[in-house]
Amino acid sequence: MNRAEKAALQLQAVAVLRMLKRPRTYDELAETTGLPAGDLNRYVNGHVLPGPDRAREIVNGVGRDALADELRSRIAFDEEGYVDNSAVVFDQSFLDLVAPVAAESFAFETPDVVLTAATDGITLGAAMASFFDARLAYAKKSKETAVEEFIESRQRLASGIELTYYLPANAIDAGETVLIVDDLIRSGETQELLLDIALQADAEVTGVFALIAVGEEGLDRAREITDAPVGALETIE
Ligand SMILES: O=P(O)(O)OC[C@H]1O[C@H](OP(=O)(O)OP(=O)(O)O)[C@H](O)[C@@H]1O
Repeated sequence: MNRAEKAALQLQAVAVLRMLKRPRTYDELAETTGLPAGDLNRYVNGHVLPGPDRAREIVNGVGRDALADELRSRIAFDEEGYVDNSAVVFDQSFLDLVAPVAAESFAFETPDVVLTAATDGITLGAAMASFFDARLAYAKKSKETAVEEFIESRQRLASGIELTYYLPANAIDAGETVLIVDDLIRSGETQELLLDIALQADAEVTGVFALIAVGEEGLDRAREITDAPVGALETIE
């Protein structure tokens, strides 16, 4: 890790602690993190930064668990089992916290491009792209008017409906590395289409990440297509 990366990690740890502190006293935060309340007070108030090792433990350990809990508390299911995750995908600051935790937890390499699917994947994609200092590309279910060339991927879904995603052909160059992200994986059909788009672009997939997996089916489907790490912050049955 160079100095700038260390500093970024230390600031991420502080951001995680500030999120955790909001509903807690310092004693409660000490209990949650296992760190002394006095140190936590200094970190949260910005007087001292946690050392790089401690920062990594905060981001990887308590940070991941806390974000997964927070994620779960923010999503709602309707009576047919559909997920309302607006309280997550509309909150860019929350997603900005998820990005370093996801990168650390799944050891994703820094990609050239973060690829997602419109609409709900876009804010997570933006957070991940910003964290990695990578470009963001999102495939859409319709063609952009002024774009002439597209990579397109189509499949007939289990429901019988045909789904096509379009990506402007110049969004990914051959040989570039691509991290595929989305807010939700359920059947894995969307991930399969995104993986196909990356393949058609002659790109190398470095990972697949979702905030929420509903069951294991979608994750397993992605694992059949790529050897890169595939994971979700939270899996819900
Ligand atoms: O694993 P799957 O079964 O493919 O489901 C996951 C996809 O479903 C949702 O998008 P949706 O198609 O509802 O489009 P939206 O983002 O425009 O709402 C979600 O944002 C994922 O992209």
